[in-house]
Amino acid sequence: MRNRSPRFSSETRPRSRLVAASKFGLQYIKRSNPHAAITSTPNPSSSLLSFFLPNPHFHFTMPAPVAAPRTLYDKVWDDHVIDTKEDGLSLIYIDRHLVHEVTSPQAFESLRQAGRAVRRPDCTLATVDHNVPTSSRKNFTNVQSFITQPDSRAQVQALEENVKEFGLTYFGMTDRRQGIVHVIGPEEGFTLPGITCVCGDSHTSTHGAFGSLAFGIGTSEVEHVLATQTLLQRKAKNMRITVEGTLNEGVTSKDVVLHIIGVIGTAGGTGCVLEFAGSVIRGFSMEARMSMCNMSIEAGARAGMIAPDEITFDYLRNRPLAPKGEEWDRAEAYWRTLKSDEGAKFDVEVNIRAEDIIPTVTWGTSPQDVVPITGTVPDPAKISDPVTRASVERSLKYMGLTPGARMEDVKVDKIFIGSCTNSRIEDLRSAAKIVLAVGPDAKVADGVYAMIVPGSGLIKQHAEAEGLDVVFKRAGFDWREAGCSMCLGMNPDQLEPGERCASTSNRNFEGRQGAGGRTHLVSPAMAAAAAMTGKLTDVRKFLGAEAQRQIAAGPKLKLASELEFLTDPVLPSPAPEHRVKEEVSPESKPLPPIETPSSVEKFVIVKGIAAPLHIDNVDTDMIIPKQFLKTLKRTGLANALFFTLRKDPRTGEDTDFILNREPYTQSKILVCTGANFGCGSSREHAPWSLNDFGIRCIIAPSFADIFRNNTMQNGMLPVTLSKEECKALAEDAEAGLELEVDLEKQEVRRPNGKPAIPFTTDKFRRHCLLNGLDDIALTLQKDSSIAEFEGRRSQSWPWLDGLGYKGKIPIAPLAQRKKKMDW
Ligand SMILES: CC(C)[C@H](C(=O)O)[C@@H](O)C(=O)O
Ligand code: SF4
Repeated sequence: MRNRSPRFSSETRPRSRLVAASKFGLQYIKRSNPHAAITSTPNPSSSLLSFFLPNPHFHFTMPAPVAAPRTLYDKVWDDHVIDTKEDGLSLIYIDRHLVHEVTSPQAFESLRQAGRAVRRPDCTLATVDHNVPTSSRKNFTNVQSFITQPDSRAQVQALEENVKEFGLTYFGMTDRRQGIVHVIGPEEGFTLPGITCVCGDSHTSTHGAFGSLAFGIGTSEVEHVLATQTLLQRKAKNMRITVEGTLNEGVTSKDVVLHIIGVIGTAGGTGCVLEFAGSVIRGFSMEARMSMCNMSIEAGARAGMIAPDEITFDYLRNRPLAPKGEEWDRAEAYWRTLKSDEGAKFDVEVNIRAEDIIPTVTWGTSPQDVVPITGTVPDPAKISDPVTRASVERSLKYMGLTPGARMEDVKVDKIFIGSCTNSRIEDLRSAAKIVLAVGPDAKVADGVYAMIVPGSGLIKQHAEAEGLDVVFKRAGFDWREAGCSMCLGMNPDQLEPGERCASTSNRNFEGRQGAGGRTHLVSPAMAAAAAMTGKLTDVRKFLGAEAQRQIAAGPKLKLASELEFLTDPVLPSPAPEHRVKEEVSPESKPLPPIETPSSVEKFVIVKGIAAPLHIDNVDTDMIIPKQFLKTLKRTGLANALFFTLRKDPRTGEDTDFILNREPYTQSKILVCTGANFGCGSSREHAPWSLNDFGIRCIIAPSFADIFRNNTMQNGMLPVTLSKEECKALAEDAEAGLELEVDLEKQEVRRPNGKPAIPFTTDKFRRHCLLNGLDDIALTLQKDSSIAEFEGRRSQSWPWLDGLGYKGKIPIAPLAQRKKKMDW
């Protein structure tokens, strides 16, 4: 059992905690720290102007803009609403779609089966990142011979075939622009302020650094976006995190975001879009802002945003896919309006004092388990709550740490500098600076293996032009090719069981970097410091006058501009080879019935054995570890479910985990007493594996946003009940008694005549589940509204059409386009 409420050693506990519940159901916040005051204010309501479609279940209203003053999120949201259903569910337009090899194969396969095309290839960009080996590509001839792991190879090859078939722009392994999907989007200027941006990946939040609304989606939603360029979304709450003051020496944006997650917890932002504000954020570079927004997902938020400003515009100007000339001026004028208005209401406000932050490191297996580097490992004996205590004990056992030990005494085996959080040029410069500060003969500590994985091929070339690679290689670092690498180890870069790593990535979950591997999250400078000493180290030891002297005496590095490397001609998306079903335009033929049956299984009543689970923050890495993500199918994942809990890593034998015991091997329902179920990665493989095992309904006190969506896309029902109700149902489950979940009546019926427990579900989702309806079929009913929106969009924001290096892809006038959309 483990509990993931924020926990800290007495010395190191941030002086602010979340305690009270707001009327929005968020666990907030009364702080003892006067500098971390948190307020909770209601969102301004707005009236909806309705119009009705013939079908009673698909009522839409006109977009419902929030009355001024509005937040940045309100503005971007309002600008993308195509329609809003009367219960608040909106169809929003998606400007940018990034695609990678892990979460897209099943989506393309379904498009193929339905005979559907990709609606906006010009707004879609694909690359390979998770599976690619980071070994030298000097002798690369083709994927077939280069990627030796068959399932990794199959995913990369599947994407290569899909981009050809569907006519998508693709940065493959021979393209120097290939890299981590969240690095290449901004690098190319594909990511722009004011856009909506999605990807089948939870760290899509990164792109919010540009003032865009960017969030991760599951594979079913990837398919939805490919087919319709839209998503059905409910507006999230507004949460602002303001960081004011002066940062201490050695503190980077990574330390700031780790500190924030320590303060608000990994569920702190659930149901919210975060806006990062304050003088500290304003002073950050785009790279630093991206690291912050990247980890919004670790704070539980749907997205993180930062208002665009001169720093944003300077970063974007002259990027290959950014608007040029007059169009740039027009775009910039619009972008300048993208900031929260004076007096705009936030549902939740968090204030952080910059002076409270010192270089930060994680000690446990959740990103909220943070401690200043000067701190000690927490002592569970001092924790009164039994669940929290057990949880800390479990983490410490996994991490091999002794309570009270100084963080600075913790020895490391490996260093990983990379990932979509910290693999950009500035990150590499800051790590190199630490190496140089040690002196001309600096070497990685004995017995330590340190790897550097630039975020993209262009960053690698850029760093090489500045001489950073020489600094690293001379000190004994391994200088690799671009990819996700040991952030999650879907390629061969992994930790061995028991190995300890200082890592610049974003997740320290059990087994994340390799089964049994132990991860400490740190900034690039802290990772470099740990590489040089062989222990977690306070980076401030490598700053100061002596460090400056060493750096000045070291090799002269030249500062190069990214623009020198952004010179590849980008062509319009290639012509698709895909055969599309003959469809007739809505003008010439009445629409097919809205209630088009689909392959989604209906959910009406599910009765059966329920398995109890007493774990907080069940993450999707825990539900299904990375090695099972390399599939091209949605099925066959029953054995992968909770794999590391169900299998003994040494013997491979079944453990006594609940789902291995009778009668729970037959479970149809999972009752979790811990909050924030399904947090972390957007992998839809998590609900697929639950479904395959036979579990159709999960009951928990709260769910992570993406996971909740993903379950309902698969005909499964997430039921949110209070902790007490979950505990009561878990007791029934522990007694081996059956529960009955009735979606029609919205109640969970209990055995032995105990009163049923009522629950509520989103009206629209309930209707879809009861009838087995599929979102895409429903959205396609709105084709003419989507096309109209596209027409308005072309007029207002022409820079969003086309991939545009050599002039735009010609976008036909609306009437012709409708025809073209119907292929
Ligand atoms: C593979 C992908 C679904 C996943 C994510 O969503 O985050 C991965 O990038 C991760 O970091 O775990
Ligand atoms: S978090 Fe890691 S695995 Fe996920 S996209 Fe970023 S680099 Fe890749």
